[in-house]
Amino acid sequence: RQLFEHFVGRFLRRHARRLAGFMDPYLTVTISEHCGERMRLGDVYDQAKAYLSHRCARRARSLRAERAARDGGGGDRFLLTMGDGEEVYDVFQGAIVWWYSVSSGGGRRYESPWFGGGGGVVYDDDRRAYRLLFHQRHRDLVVDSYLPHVCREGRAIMLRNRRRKLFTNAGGDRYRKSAWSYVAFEHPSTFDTLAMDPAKKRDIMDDLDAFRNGKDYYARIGKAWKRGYLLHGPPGTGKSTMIAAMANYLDYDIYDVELTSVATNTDLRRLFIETKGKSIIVIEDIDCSVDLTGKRKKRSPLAAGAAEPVDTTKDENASKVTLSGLLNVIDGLWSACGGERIVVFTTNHVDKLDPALIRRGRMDKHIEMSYCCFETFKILAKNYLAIDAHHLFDDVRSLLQDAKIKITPADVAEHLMLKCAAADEAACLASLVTALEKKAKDKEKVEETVVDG
Ligand SMILES: Nc1ncnc2c1ncn2[C@@H]1O[C@H](COP(=O)(O)OP(=O)(O)OP(=O)(O)O)[C@@H](O)[C@H]1O
Ligand SMILES: [Mg+2]
Repeated sequence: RQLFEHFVGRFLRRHARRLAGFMDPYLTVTISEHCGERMRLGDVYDQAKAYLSHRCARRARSLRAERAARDGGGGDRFLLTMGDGEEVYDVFQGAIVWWYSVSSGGGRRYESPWFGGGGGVVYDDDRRAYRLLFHQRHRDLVVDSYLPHVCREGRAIMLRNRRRKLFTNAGGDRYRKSAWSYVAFEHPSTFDTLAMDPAKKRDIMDDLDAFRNGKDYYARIGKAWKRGYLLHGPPGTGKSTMIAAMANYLDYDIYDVELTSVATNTDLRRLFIETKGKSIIVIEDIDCSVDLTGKRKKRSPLAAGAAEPVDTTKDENASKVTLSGLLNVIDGLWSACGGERIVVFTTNHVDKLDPALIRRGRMDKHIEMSYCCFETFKILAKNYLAIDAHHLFDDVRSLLQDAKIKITPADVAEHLMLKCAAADEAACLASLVTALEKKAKDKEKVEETVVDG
């Protein structure tokens, strides 16, 4: 009886499925929230979710509310998506398809320790999925056209709604799944508020536009879609401010790489692989991060002729990232992963850098951020005091242009800031002129000493 049940049961099940195929001509495709392959399908789930919330959520009766990403988590706008068990239909090129929101309902909860994940927020570990149902005669249409259309539209909606992020690799530990953690990127700097020579600024903006729109061009010339910028100049001349302005202009995320927290070249490669497209990867103060002088290995103390053996134990936690490791990730075979990325290095001492690091192709555009000129001052005056002209402008012009006094935009900005309610533009400008005159006197004194000497 057991054998009979086994064989007959199997026979019936197999044929019942076939029979159902004849009688039920509908097919389903499931898109899960989580999947094994490094979350690749997870991207499709997010895109489908964005698409459905935009196109079909109005037809659903039960909805899930999420904080709209643009509002930075603190706003009062909501994004409504389909609730569990909900069903909506969509029409594509005359074909009707149905979407179902399903949940495995495991309901496991855990605390997220990473601030990137929400800082101690309790997460619900339900497995969610969207199930797409369609008639089998639309199979080719759905697979070849409809699903790519959903992904494309979803991606565009996500880009429009996304909250930009500032990622950091610092302060992590080895239990973390991702090498990066993030906070919302909210720097207000723009190219309008950035004070620099207008022609130079226009040139940079054109360069960024050409990069952003250059996907086909880069493919045609056989180059990875990435571009390197080297920002160099004295402290307080606006290098970090420029990076924020670039990110705001392009609507990109920022990955701020803290090289001293990267243990090895392999970790550095992993960091770069985990960055996404439409992002700016920044390494600030590249000359002082780690020893990138070009020596791959330190000479042994004995070979160097040292009398005393050097204690190397204290160096154990130091970063072992080498110049060649860095060169490989920014311009090697791995650099093409992800696409549409800008790499920015900043330094106060461009002459200290290895020429291999900053050659064209790695750092394609070198931008010098310099001391304040009169044009720069006028932009700062417009930003800080909302004025285009003032009788003290002539004094500032003669000190900056004729006497060639060096002052950083950061110092000028400090003088122009209204620090109390009683302060007005005349007081700010007078304070700046006094500071410039003092610098002029100091400069004269130094020149006299040199002549006397
Ligand atoms: N070109 C500029 N335009 C507008 N504001 C500027 C500019 N340069 C400096 N500032 C102001 O000065 C402050 C310091 O500038 P920033 O941090 O960009 O300098 P930096 O060049 O990155 O300096 P460091 O080399 O020390 O990192 C900023 O907060 C900004 O308000
Ligand atoms: Mg800086």
